[in-house]
Amino acid sequence: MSGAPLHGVRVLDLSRLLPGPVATLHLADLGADVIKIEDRGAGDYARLLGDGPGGVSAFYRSVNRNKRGLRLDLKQPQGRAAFLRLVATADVLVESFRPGVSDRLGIGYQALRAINAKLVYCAITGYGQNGPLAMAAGHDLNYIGLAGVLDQIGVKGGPPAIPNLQIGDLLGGAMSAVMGILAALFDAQRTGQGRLVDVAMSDAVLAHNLFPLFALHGSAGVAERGCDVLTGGDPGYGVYATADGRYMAVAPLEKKFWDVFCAALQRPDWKPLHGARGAAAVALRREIESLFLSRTQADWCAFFAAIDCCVTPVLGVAEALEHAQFVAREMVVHADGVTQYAPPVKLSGWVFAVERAAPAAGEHGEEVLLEAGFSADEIATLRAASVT
Ligand SMILES: CC(C)(COP(=O)(O)OP(=O)(O)OC[C@H]1O[C@@H](n2cnc3c(N)ncnc32)[C@H](O)[C@@H]1OP(=O)(O)O)[C@@H](O)C(=O)NCCC(=O)NCCSC(=O)C(=O)O
Repeated sequence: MSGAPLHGVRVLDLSRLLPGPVATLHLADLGADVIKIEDRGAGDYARLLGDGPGGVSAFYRSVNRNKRGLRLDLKQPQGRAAFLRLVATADVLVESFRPGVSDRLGIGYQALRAINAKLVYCAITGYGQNGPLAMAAGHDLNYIGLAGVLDQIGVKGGPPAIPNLQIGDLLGGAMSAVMGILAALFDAQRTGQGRLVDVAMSDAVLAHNLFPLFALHGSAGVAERGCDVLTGGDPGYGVYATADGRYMAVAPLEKKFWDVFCAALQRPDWKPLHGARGAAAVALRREIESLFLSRTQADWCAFFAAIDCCVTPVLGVAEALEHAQFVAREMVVHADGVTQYAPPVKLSGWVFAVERAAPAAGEHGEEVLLEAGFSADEIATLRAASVT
């Protein structure tokens, strides 16, 4: 990958499911040499078998592109020994086991640090390495529920709504892991010392639950679900149905955009209602609702196309990929037989590419071990013992 910013960074990836593999996807896309290490049993490759070409799911193919694959049974002493040799060649290790699992395997941070002081060791968990829930199993819904985030999602009077985007796993877990890893890598270059990066998905979502957290100490307190300015309490920030059963995202939040919105709709009487609350907000919302129901989504898109007041369509997934904006940003990538998406950042001097299809489990085992200095005989011995 020419100009890839993480070229030369080697990552050993023991992580599974979603958060860790997406964190290492970002590192791999940015040019790091990510080696996905699966156990001999139901690794991600086997777990995520599915609907794509060759039976491997589009999910597995997208999330593991640009990585290499190695199988290693870490429960066998030879497997652990081989892994420790690889650690000596690595810059970063990512795992997403419960606390204590890697120590039981003999590959915990302290053990690896003794081999490679510069190693950045990132452990992604639901609740972190300490605290009463540290050992508990969990998924995204548990993390956002516990952190006070889920309680705020949904409409007034309704139950908490499950977001379709895994806020804890991806924005909390994967992105925080990337942040911690890059910070520790930067520091390791200066000091020669790596760090343990302890990412708890529940911490990460709690830390970003900013509006409710700030409101907690304000005079008004935390708003009821669906009633805060950005959760449905402000008619100038809401989702409105259209004549064809679609929706528009209407967000002229600031006064200047609200004024443009009102002028475009020829409703000067709405102008003084900017930021309306209570009964005035309810009445205004009803008026906006009935206005938006008078035209189709396509009509409203055409109407607002040249008006700069933060009104856009609510699109389906497939429609979003075809929207001129994302086409212009080259966010859609067709590779390895599936539709994929580009990384969330673009850096000058680097053009993202899918250089490698996602590996089959262990696909690059021999290549990776040879590079790390294993002889052909050693690799044959590991194979014979079903370690790799
Ligand atoms: C997801 C989990 C609940 C799954 O729990 P478990 O299936 O019980 O896995 P554990 O992590 O506890 O243990 C992993 C076991 O695999 C073994 N193991 C792992 N790698 C290897 C290799 N290479 N060789 C041999 N054995 C291995 C390891 O020794 C452990 O076995 P033993 O030593 O014998 O125990 C947990 O991993 C976890 O809490 N992880 C952190 C948070 C997380 O990732 N949450 C899911 C987010 S994704 C999500 O929300 C979603 O997809 O939905």
